Amino acid sequence: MTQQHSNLSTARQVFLVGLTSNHGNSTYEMTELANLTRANNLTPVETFTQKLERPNPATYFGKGKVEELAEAVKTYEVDMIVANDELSPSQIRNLEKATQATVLDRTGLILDIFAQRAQTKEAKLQVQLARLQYQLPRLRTSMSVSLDQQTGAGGGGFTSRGAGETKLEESRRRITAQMVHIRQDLADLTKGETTRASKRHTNDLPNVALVGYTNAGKSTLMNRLLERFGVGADNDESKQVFEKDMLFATLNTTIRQLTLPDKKQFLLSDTVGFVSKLPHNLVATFKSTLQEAAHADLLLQVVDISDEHYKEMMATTEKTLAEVGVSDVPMITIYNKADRTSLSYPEIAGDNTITLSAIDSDSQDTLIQLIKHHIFNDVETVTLHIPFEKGALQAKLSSQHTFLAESYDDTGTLLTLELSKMERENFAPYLV
Ligand SMILES: Nc1nc2c(ncn2[C@@H]2O[C@H](COP(=O)(O)OP(=O)(O)OP(=O)(O)O)[C@@H](O)[C@H]2O)c(=O)[nH]1
Ligand SMILES: [Mg+2]
Repeated sequence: MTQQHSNLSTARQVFLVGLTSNHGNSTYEMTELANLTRANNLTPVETFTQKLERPNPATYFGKGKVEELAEAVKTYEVDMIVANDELSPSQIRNLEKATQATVLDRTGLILDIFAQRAQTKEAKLQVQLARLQYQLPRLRTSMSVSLDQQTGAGGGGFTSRGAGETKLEESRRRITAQMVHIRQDLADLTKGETTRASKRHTNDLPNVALVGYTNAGKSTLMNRLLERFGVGADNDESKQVFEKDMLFATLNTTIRQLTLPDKKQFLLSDTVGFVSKLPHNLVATFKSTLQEAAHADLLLQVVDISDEHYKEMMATTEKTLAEVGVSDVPMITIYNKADRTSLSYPEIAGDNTITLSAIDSDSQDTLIQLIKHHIFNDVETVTLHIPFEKGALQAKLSSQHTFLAESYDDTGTLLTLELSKMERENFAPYLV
C-alpha cells in the first residue's frame, strides 16, 4: 500500500484528520502532520479534528465525524486521508470503506518519507525493514485494495477470496524471509560499524554530537564548522554533509574530525533529526544510528528558534533521546537561525545555552569557545614518560599538542604538556 503513495503526482490533495484531547498539543501535532504531508509531495487542503480521549477502536473518529468526513470527501473530490496517529489495520479498512478514500496513517507517512530520503546502504536497509514490519499485519488491507483495483470490484467480492488467502500466506512468508535477510545484512554492516566506533573511542578525541529536531540546522552547522576547521590529515574529513530545507534531509550518521587553530581536536557527528511520534519500528531499526549520541562527551541540541513551535520541538528531542537510551550526557542548547528573529546573536547565557546563526562566523567562533570550555575545561599540566619503542604514540601526541618541555632518560622521552581529564585517564600508564 505504501508504495502506491510514493508514486503519486505532486499535486495530490489530501485531508488531514486528528484527535484533540485535554492533554497533548494537538495544534502543534497537526502543523507537524501538514509539514510531513508536504514533505511527501501531498497537499493538505483541509483539517478535521475531533475531541476524543481515545480513538474509536473501529473507525478512529466517532460515527458522526466519519459521516461528515465521507460527505467532505465527495464534495471536495479528495481521495486520500492522512491520520495523525498510527491506525490499526481494521481502523484503516473501516475508515476506507466508510469514506471511499485511501487512508494513510502517520507511521505510513513517515516511512514513505524515510524511504524516499535513504541514501546509504544502511539507511536503505533500515527503512526497508521498518516498512516490512509495518506491512506484515496490514497485508490483508493492502491486498484487498490492490485486488479491488485490479478487478474493478467495489468491495473485494467472495470470488477472489480463496485465491487471496493463499496469496496472502505466500506474501507473509515472502516478507518474513525478506526480513530475516535484511536483519542479517544489517548485522554484517553493523559489525563494521562497531569496529569503527571502538576505533574512535581509542582515538581518545572528545566526541561531540549534534542532535535535534529535523530541519533545525544541524547539518548546516556541521558544514560551516567543517569549512573552517575540518582540516584533518585525511582529506575526507572536510567532506561536506547534505543540508537542505526539508524534513529528514539526513538519515545517517557522519563523523568528522575538527582541528582548532591551537591544535586541539575533537570529533563532531551529525545524525538523523527527530519528529514527534516517531514510529516505534523506525526507532528500533534506526537505534544504532540514533544512538551515536549515547557515546558522546557533549551533545549540541540544535533548536530552530525562529519556529513558533520550538519548545515542543525541544521536548520532542529530549523525549526521543530518552527513548533511545541517551541520558546523562552534558548538553549545550543552541538556539539557531537567530538571523530570522529579532534576537541579538551570538549570545551566551550561562554555561549551556547559546543563541546564534549557523551561517554567521562570529557565531561559529563563539560556539567553538563554548564547546572548548566544556570539553577541554579540565586540562592539567602533566609529564608523561613515553618509552622509546612507543615512537608512534609520541608522534601522535606531537600532532595534537604543544609540548611545554621535552627531555630524555635511558628508556624514553619525558614530555610536559596539557592533557584533559579523559586524556589523563587514557595515558595513565605513562604519567610520571
Ligand atoms: N536563516 C538561516 N537558515 C538556516 C540556519 N541554519 C540552517 N538553516 C537552513 O535550514 C534548513 C535546514 O538545514 P539543515 O542543516 O539541513 O537541517 P538539519 O537539522 O540537518 O535537518 P535534518 O537533516 O532534516 O534533520 C536549510 O535550508 C538551511 O539553509 C541559520 O542559522 N539561519
Ligand atoms: Mg541534516
